[in-house]
Amino acid sequence: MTQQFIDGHWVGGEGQALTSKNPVSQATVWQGQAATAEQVDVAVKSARAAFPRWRQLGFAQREAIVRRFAELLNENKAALADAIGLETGKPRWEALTEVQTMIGKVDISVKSYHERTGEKESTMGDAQAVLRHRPHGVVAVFGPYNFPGHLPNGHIVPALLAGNAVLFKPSELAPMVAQQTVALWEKAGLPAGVLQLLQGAKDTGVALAGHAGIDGLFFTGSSNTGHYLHKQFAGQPDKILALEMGGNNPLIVAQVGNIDAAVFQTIQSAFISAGQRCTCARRLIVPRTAEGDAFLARLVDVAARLKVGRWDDAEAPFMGAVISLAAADHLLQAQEALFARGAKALLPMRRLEAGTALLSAGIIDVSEVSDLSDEEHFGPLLKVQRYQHFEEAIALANATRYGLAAGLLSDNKALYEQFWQESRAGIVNWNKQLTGASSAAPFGGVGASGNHRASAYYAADYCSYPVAGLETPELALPASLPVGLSM
Ligand SMILES: NC(=O)C1=CN([C@@H]2O[C@H](COP(=O)(O)OP(=O)(O)OC[C@H]3O[C@@H](n4cnc5c(N)ncnc54)[C@H](O)[C@@H]3O)[C@@H](O)[C@H]2O)C=CC1
Ligand SMILES: O=C(O)CCC(=O)N[C@@H](CCC(=O)O)C(=O)O
Repeated sequence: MTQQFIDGHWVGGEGQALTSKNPVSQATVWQGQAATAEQVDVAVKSARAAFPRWRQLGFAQREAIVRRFAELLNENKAALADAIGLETGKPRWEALTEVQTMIGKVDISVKSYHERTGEKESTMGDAQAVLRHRPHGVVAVFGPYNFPGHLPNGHIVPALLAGNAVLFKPSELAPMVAQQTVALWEKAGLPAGVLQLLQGAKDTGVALAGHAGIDGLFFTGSSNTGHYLHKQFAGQPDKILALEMGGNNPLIVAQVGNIDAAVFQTIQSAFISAGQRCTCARRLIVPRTAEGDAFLARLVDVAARLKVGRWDDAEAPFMGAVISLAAADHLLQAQEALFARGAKALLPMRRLEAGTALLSAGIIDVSEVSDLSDEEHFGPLLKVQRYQHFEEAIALANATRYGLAAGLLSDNKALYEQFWQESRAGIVNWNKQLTGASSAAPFGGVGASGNHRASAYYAADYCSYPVAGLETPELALPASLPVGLSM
């Protein structure tokens, strides 16, 4: 069994058994064993040894290898998309867009490396003021399951370009995608030890995050895990921690003329990827008016007809299954708990086939739930909150500890200006879906959604540190000496 990539070799894990299953058929797609703390230790030491050579190689040579990886992704697009579809249940069309986004990440990261962390020089008196950036050293990357290729890639590509050695701990729910991706990195010619793959669940993550030999950790995942890591890193100001976490994202509807357009943007916000995007709209804030009723009726009508299916169905579905039976059970239980506390079903989320993680789109009105918990339900469940006045809508939107994405659907520009001023989120959209954030823009949230280390275009910022200097080749006395100093 060769699922770990340690020190340039594919080796078996020596820890707990790990299995990854297709979320619909429940067929095993990957089997292996987790990396133990001892294997993590070997990998960290190997990365430490590899780091100085990788840093000294220079940007141009690192860029050439990263660009070769992009070529290999392109050549293996169909195979990697199939792995994503098979392992996560994501429809093939969407898995292909994920691989395309991974390819696009390379150009964007090269541009951002130069723009955000490039070199600058200016004359300062008889010397040159210089600004350069240096890599941190050895960094860990933890990935989530919802974009098992693209999201870890969003940390790995800029980290490698900047000259770091990387230890990648993928989601235990998508080990096959990680393995195939790292095999392409190996083929691209990365020197041994520069990128290592440590498969495993929480125990492997704990061992890696707590290892004294790492200089930082770049995390994309749930807010709970991110908060846990933040506590674990407390008191270590020498280490860099970048946290991209979840959200409880609000989408307000106010004064819309084109109801179908508003319904389209809402569907794209709430149900794309079966609701498994951190940017998905979780709460839909709708006026208590006849216009609000008409909008909701149309939304329910369209959502009820969304095609849900297997990743490789000949007639492509809009959305696939959620990641696992456990995730589907959890979502259905969460919906039941909300019904028990007064939520009303507008379109109840249902399991479409027994024994599978295929869920239909759900829309429930939670306006009368008194102590609505501020929880991210990571699936196709949209909660509706009705409001009387726009101020109330903004207050509802901001009533969350998270702050990832927020949006307004409205024809009224003044309302948007007010919303933009008062909303608290790292992504604020007007008449556009909340999902599908651009890799060419910074990506991150405030509050419980992140720790002010935005990713995507700004990922370069956390992959290196600035070094400012004053330099001159000539060691000479200044033209005039300071007052009180004679030589
Ligand atoms: N803001 C963002 O950019 C994004 C955030 N997410 C969030 O990710 C979540 C879904 O992904 P999941 O895979 O469920 O996240 P998760 O937090 O369960 O897992 C993420 C990674 O952390 C590891 N891990 C879990 N517990 C750990 C611990 N105690 N110590 C060390 N490592 C640990 C996991 O094995 C995995 O590799 C959602 O909450 C979603 O909102 C997902 C995509 C993007
Ligand atoms: O990371 C990037 O390059 C851009 C941000 C991005 O891809 N966002 C996607 C994924 C959201 C998620 O991670 O769940 C989006 O906004 O749809």
